Amino acid sequence: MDLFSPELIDPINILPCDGKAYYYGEVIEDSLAKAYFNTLFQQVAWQHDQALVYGKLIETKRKVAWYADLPFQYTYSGVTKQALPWFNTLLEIKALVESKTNETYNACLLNLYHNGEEAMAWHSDAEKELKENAAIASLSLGAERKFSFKHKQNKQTVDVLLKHASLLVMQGETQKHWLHRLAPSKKVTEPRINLTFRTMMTP
Ligand SMILES: O=C(O)CCC(=O)C(=O)O
Ligand SMILES: [Fe+2]
Repeated sequence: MDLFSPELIDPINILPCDGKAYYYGEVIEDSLAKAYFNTLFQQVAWQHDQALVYGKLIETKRKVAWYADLPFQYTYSGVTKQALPWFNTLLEIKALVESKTNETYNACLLNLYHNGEEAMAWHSDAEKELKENAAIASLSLGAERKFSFKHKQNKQTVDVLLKHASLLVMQGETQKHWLHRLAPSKKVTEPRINLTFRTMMTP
């Protein structure tokens, strides 16, 4: 069995207009995906995320880490972060995601949600450091969580359950026209790691 193609489904665009979001389903065989989860859980330099809210620095329960081809700085929610250099497991996952999506990426933002109470509010990934309309590839490991899109003008929503070992790729004008979020859920008690591979503008 090909460890990287357990399901072999054609990716499906789940957005009706104004952008493309391809859901590939499971792209990594379960035992390898679990091994990746454990390695990342232990080896990533997790830190609580910080944000400026009405001029006050707050910390989230959710943890984050940012890795990239050096040297990148990235500013979001009013706080500037410095990227760390890649390590082997991350490079392996990056290569897999690049081959699945036929794109290249030079940065990865990782999120660790300890349980369903930790989530991410409505936003779009359109910071000025990100290359406009470049693909953003999101790999999920661990607990299954609901991910939603909301159209900025007509407020239409689209939900997708992000399974363990699954891949979702946002492309084209998705960030311009749609918000997305990871919904909170009281039912989810297990942790989830999400990796979003991105393309930063070269400084
Ligand atoms: O955890 C997720 O699936 C979403 C993460 C996300 O939207 C982001 O990091 O910008
Ligand atoms: Fe996002």
